[in-house]
Amino acid sequence: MLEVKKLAIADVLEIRTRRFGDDRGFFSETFQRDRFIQQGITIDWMQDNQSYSAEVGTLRGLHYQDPPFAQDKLVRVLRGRILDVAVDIRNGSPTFGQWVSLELSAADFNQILVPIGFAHGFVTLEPDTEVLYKVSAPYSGEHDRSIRFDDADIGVDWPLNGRTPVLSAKDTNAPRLAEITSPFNFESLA
Ligand SMILES: Cc1cn([C@H]2C[C@H](O)[C@@H](COP(=O)(O)OP(=O)(O)O[C@H]3O[C@H](C)C(=O)[C@H](O)[C@H]3O)O2)c(=O)[nH]c1=O
Repeated sequence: MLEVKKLAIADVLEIRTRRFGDDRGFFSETFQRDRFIQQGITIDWMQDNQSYSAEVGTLRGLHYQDPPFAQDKLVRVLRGRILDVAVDIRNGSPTFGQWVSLELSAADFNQILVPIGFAHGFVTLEPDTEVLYKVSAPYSGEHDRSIRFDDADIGVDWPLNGRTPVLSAKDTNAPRLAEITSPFNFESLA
């Protein structure tokens, strides 16, 4: 069983897989290629990433990679809870510069699919949060791009609750959306 739900920006999806619970705990096929293909998700996933964030309010993003290393992402939380955010940066998109978010948690056992053409980030809502995600292209430092998490033109409502986010130097110094030229075109990605 694979449950797929479109979010407010329809190309971003929430995905749930079936959990088989018993008195030991549970089992789930968290990714099953043919089941994804049956739902029209024919992305060729080629790398798994895992990140651990110790503190609440650790914010990673907003990131994307330039073509030819642009990445689709399939994100889930192994332990803890995050607010995951996708920002539409497809030139010509009716929702260009708009964002959509989804809370992901180990407890809720949900996933988000963030397609190529979106900048991606998340903030942790619990300590010791571990995020596991599939990507459809390898990492390329030379093609790795960032946009300020707090870009007022995007206006992401990060649930920081007054906390100063824990950021990498890269994210602290990221440019605003208006300062970058997105390599993604809505028409060619649709
Ligand atoms: C992403 C990545 C990083 N690295 C190396 C490069 C750095 O030496 C170190 C930390 O990288 P970075 O600070 O970019 O990690 P995050 O801030 O978690 O970046 C990720 O955060 C947001 C949520 C994303 O969507 C991307 O997957 C990714 O950009 O790992 C690799 O070797 N391979 C990789 O695929």
